[in-house]
Amino acid sequence: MTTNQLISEIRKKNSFLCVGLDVDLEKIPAFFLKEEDPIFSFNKAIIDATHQFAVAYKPNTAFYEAYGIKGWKSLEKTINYLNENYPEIFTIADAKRGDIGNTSSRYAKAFFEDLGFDSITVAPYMGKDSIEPFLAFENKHTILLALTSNEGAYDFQTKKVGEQELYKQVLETSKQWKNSENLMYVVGATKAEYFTDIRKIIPDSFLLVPGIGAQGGNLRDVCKYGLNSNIGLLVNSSRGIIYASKNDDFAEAAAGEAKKIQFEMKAILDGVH
Ligand SMILES: O=C(O)c1cc(=O)[nH]c(=O)n1[C@@H]1O[C@H](COP(=O)(O)O)[C@@H](O)[C@H]1O
Repeated sequence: MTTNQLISEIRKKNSFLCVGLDVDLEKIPAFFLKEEDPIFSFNKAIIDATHQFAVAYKPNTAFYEAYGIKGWKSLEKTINYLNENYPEIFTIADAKRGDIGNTSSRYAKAFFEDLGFDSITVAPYMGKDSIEPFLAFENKHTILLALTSNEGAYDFQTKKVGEQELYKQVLETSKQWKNSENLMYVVGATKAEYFTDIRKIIPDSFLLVPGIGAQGGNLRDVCKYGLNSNIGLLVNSSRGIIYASKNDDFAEAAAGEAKKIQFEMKAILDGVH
């Protein structure tokens, strides 16, 4: 998917919501456990119930890898279901990969070609040659961890190396990589006070913003400092949406939660534009 297609979908739906598909068999309604593929059946129900309020879905691969080959099959069925039924939806493989170039090119092939995701999250620690193999794919997007939502972000990311904080160096340096127009960045919703500085370095890039909902980040603060003229944000909630109810009404509850966020997003967009 091109960035322009993503922007036009955001404008059409008045939503920049990403639903995180972080499925845990201990948290989904018990009746799914009798099904042949409980994870896929749950995802299908969540996607069908929430798709009109969301522009992106983000399965975190950890939740699939945890169940071995069965989990990987559920992931494959989920991405195929999205691509076949909702091709306008932007898909994110939250895999946080990155390795020497030769290996990264295999990761890129696995997620972009074999599974057919629009994007993947990657870690910047190994530098340019570990990321450029992902960037080489046309109309695919590489989402670099910049300033993450967790406490550990303060261990390295906000520390100064020389004159500048490490996360700022990640932003500045990555802009010089080949095909850097295919980059997006992860910035945690719990770090809203950093968005102004981040936007000075990357005014036009899309930011994937996890951390609202279960982690306590605030949508309005994120938007106040993070929105740009193309909106430029994808705000993710996983547990807050998919586990809105543990009962038979789980899909309606998820839709209700997604709708609530989308409604707030529309109000924010109406106020800005
Ligand atoms: O890359 C991510 O998506 C990510 C980066 C980050 O800084 N913080 C973060 O929470 N995430 C992911 O975003 C999702 C957040 O889930 P909830 O806290 O349940 O909404 C999980 O899949 C995390 O792995």
